[in-house]
Formats: sequence, C-alpha cells, structure tokens
Amino acid sequence: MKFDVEVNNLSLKYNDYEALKDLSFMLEGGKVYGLLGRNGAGKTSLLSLLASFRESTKGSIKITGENPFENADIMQNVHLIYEKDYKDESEKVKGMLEIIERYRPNFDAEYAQYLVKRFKLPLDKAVNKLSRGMQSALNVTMGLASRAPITIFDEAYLGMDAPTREIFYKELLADQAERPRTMILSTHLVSEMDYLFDEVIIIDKGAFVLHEEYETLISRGASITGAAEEVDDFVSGMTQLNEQQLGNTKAVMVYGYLSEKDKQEALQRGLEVGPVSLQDLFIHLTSEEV
Ligand SMILES: Nc1ncnc2c1ncn2[C@@H]1O[C@H](COP(=O)(O)OP(=O)(O)OP(=O)(O)O)[C@@H](O)[C@H]1O
Repeated sequence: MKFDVEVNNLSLKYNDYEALKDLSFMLEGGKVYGLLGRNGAGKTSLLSLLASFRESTKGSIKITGENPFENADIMQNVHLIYEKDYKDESEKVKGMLEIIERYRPNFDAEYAQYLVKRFKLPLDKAVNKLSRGMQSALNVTMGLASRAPITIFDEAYLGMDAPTREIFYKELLADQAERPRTMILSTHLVSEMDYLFDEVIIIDKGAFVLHEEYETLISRGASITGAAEEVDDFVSGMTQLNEQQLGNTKAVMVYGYLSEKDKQEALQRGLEVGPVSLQDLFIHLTSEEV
C-alpha cells in the first residue's frame, strides 16, 4: 500500500503564537522529501503533527485518506525519529531494539543487527552511557530498521560525526532503493544532504514557500563563471544569489530560468554555465531581503 500524505490548510497555534499558517501540500508515497526552513520556521511543529504527537488548531492531515490522530492503525506505520534525551534511559542497546520491535510491525531485526555493526554500536551498553553520536546512530538504526511506510527524521543526525553521517546516508539510499517508503528528512545540513532528496519542501515563518522536485528546483538557477567584466555584464539585471572572485575570474549564482538562447550567448562570451546549489537557493528563498 502507498502511504500518501495530504495536508490541507494546516495551522498550529501555541497559545496565541501561530507556528504554522495554512499549509497545504501532498506527499506521494515512496519518495524522499527534504524539509527545509530556517530556525523557528516550524519544521518540528509540522513533523510532530504528521506523527500525531499533537493535534492541529485548524486544517487537516490525511494519511491514506484517513485522519491519523489517535488512529492506531495509521500511527504504527508512521515513525518520527528525533534527538531524544536519553539521560534516564538505562536500558541496553539490545533491549531498546527488542522494545521497538514490539511496536513496529515492519521492524527487521536482522537488518537492525547489520546497522548495529555498521555503526559499531555496543549491544550490551546502557543507552544513557553511549556518547551523543552513538545515541544518534542508535536512533537512526531504529528508524531505518522499523521500515515504517512513513519514516520521518527530524534532525536526528546532529550528534553524529561526518563519517558516521555518511554511513547513514549510504544505508538510507540503499534501503530506499530496495524498499521505497516515504521518508521526510528535516535538516540544516543542506549542502551535505541535498543529493538524497527526490523532492524539497521549504517553509518560512510557519508559511509554505514551495514544494518542488529537487531537479526542477535547482534548474531555477545557474552559476556563471568567467572573466569578471564579462560575467558582470551578462548577469546585470538578473537576481544574484552569491558571488565569488579569484583574481579576474568571477563566479556568480543567479536565480531565474536561463533559456537556451541565454546559455548560447554565455558560451559565445566564453562563460561557463553550471548548476546552482540547493543551499544557495534555500538561503535566497528564505532571506529577509526577498
Ligand atoms: N511548545 C511550544 N510552545 C510555544 N512555542 C513553541 C513551542 N514549540 C515551538 N514553539 C515556537 O514555534 C516556532 C516553530 O518552532 P519549531 O521548533 O517548529 O521550528 P523549527 O523549524 O523546527 O526550528 P529549528 O530549526 O530551530 O529546530 C518557534 O517560534 C518556536 O519558538
């Protein structure tokens, strides 16, 4: 079964503060979604609604057409993984995996053991005695091995060092290729994780900014590199995201569609046209000056 998610006019208030404002979007089952937003944009609030940790103030969420709130059949198929405080968790790693297996119908114990080895997790150590990075690795192990049709990682990788995060990304892609499910990854590590996303959702100050395929989104910009004067002349009048100069060579990132004619003109001027990064687009789309 495909676990589509439909969000309509979703709003959330904490007392008088409106953390989410009228969000609407649709997530087709089986894809990896990157959820981006600046600090306080409302990512955790949105994810906690999707996982039914709280109820919305207005609007609706439908998962496979049903309201997931207090709906056990749906909820066992939605797994939100976040940075938990494990300071009082004296259960051993092995015991934690056994507990999660009881609650997650698709949990794969063999795969969990494989991930434990990949992350070098000590099975007989109490969870509150693990380092922060190891606790994160245990979290993502539980998240991947639960194989929940909707798996949500809310910045669950922050404690891990770069090589460990790399293992996580590799294993996520490998498992997703074999058993596609809906993955939602919220992150500030945009330039590191962008290649994982099929689609990107950006929210800003609680409001919806965009939902687009990753490839389409990055085709909305270009980097122009070459002799500084030629570059300046070519990009004049375009929205510029960022520029770098080394000697007389300049690279400018521009936002906006470049036609084939524009690209040909750039080539004739001896300029190189390359892709723009999701990180630069994200900074531009959520900057105060837009
Ligand atoms: N329990 C709460 N009570 C009151 N306000 C809250 C509560 N939780 C979050 N907020 C506020 O709602 C807004 C959105 O917070 P949220 O944690 O969803 O953002 P975020 O995008 O996940 O941020 P970050 O990237 O910094 O983790 C913030 O202004 C925050 O202060």
